[in-house]
Amino acid sequence: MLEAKDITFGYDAARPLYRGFGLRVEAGERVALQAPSGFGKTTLCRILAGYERPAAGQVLVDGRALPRRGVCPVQLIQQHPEQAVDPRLRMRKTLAEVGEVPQQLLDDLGIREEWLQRFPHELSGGELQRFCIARALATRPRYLICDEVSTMLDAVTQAHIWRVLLAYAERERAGMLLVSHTPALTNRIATRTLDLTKAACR
Ligand SMILES: Nc1ncnc2c1ncn2[C@@H]1O[C@H](COP(=O)(O)OP(=O)(O)OP(=O)(O)O)[C@@H](O)[C@H]1O
Repeated sequence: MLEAKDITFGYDAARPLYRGFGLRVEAGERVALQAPSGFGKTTLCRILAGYERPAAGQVLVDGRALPRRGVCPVQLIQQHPEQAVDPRLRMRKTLAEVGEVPQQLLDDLGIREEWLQRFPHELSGGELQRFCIARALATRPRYLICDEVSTMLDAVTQAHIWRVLLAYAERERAGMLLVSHTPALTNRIATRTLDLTKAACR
């Protein structure tokens, strides 16, 4: 189980976004996180994946704190893939950050061999997002945090990416927390919805 326990966090300590907040995501569950713009959804995604350290509280996977080093069992896929990669690295090297990435995974995501030689700015947003997903899934995460991962993409790419993410979650019984402003998408994907405005005290 992925658990956020008694989380207090604020960019400005005097005005926390959440106080003593908690959530649980079971293996195999897909939880849609809902709240108005600016409430703190992306911030919570970052906390759950260990990118931000809460002022108080803990993020636990099966009762254990997230590792400070090495591969994290909670992988975040972000809305803006260009912010998730080193612009100075060719895509082959970006993928190599997590070791060997299975060819099958690259094929499933439709990543072309010729793209591996390119730099991030030489790819479209959808192509780059496929690399970010490949890099995340290659680590075989127990939990996936999908923060508006397909918002900027056309319908075909969006469907393709979600097919791969859902297939992974089902095959590995991975838990998922997703943020999306498209109700049709969350209705189709989520097994449960969490309203952050009701769950988080400010
Ligand atoms: N690095 C930062 N430093 C200071 N304030 C920040 C930082 N990142 C986000 N914020 C602020 O924290 C609040 C929550 O932001 P966050 O991006 O988590 O909201 P959100 O619910 O994901 O919004 P949206 O739906 O618009 O993407 C906002 O008021 C935002 O301006």
